[in-house]
Amino acid sequence: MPGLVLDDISVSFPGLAAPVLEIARLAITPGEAVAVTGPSGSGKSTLINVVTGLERPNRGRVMWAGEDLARRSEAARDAWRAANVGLVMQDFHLFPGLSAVENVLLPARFRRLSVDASMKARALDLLAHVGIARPAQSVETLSRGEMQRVAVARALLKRPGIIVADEPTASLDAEAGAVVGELLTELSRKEGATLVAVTHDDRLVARLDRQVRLKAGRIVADGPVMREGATGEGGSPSMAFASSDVGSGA
Ligand SMILES: Nc1ncnc2c1ncn2[C@@H]1O[C@H](COP(=O)(O)OP(=O)(O)OP(=O)(O)O)[C@@H](O)[C@H]1O
Repeated sequence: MPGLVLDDISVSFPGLAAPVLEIARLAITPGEAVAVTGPSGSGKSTLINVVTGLERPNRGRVMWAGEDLARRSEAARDAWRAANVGLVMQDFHLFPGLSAVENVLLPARFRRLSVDASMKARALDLLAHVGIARPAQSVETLSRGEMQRVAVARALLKRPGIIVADEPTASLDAEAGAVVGELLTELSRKEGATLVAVTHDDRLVARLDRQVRLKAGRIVADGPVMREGATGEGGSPSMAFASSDVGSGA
């Protein structure tokens, strides 16, 4: 479970007057579960792209366990991501025509062509854990909540040290979203993975350790999520929201 330090990060795109992401410093400790929140266009996906190595910042360091991801080539970042990051996306990214268990095993097949019996057993264990009773069922016949549970199992297959989730509950109804949020956080903790989740879902935020809020590409609030009252019916989670890390840091 690696920790992350972002140091003096800036991401700009041609034609835009201001950088879409500017972070002086953000440190995430190994095993921490962090919610990234903020309005549309505030830079959440850009941040996720930077921390997973999909995007290289124009400036700054992306230190995972002391190694700067931003210095690596695209191929090296892709290899690092495949080995270290489990991804859960809003729209599942499952392959229709394949069963639930084949979808869980697919990234492993992409990487090494053959899948051994222990990996198959782990895939089936994970599917059982997330409540998929029929692992041979075609994914396109699953409910949306079940689809996302398959995606959670897939993200965990290789025991990644880092789980990154981009709006994992946004396309689910409240009940399915609650189940997925619980499984995602519980399994990440159980496996000892560091979890970074972009979300607008208060109930998911309430399950995490810390909330980092972005606005116009900058961190405007960063603090622990208070567990007390977080599971109350109908209410928003209560949060201790320190305004640390605020400012340009220039
Ligand atoms: N490749 C790109 N080229 C130009 N502008 C981009 C590019 N990618 C992102 N942007 C801009 O960067 C800003 C931040 O985008 P980003 O997708 O990170 O925001 P977000 O907080 O994830 O938004 P949402 O919640 O709507 O998904 C937006 O103004 C967006 O238009």
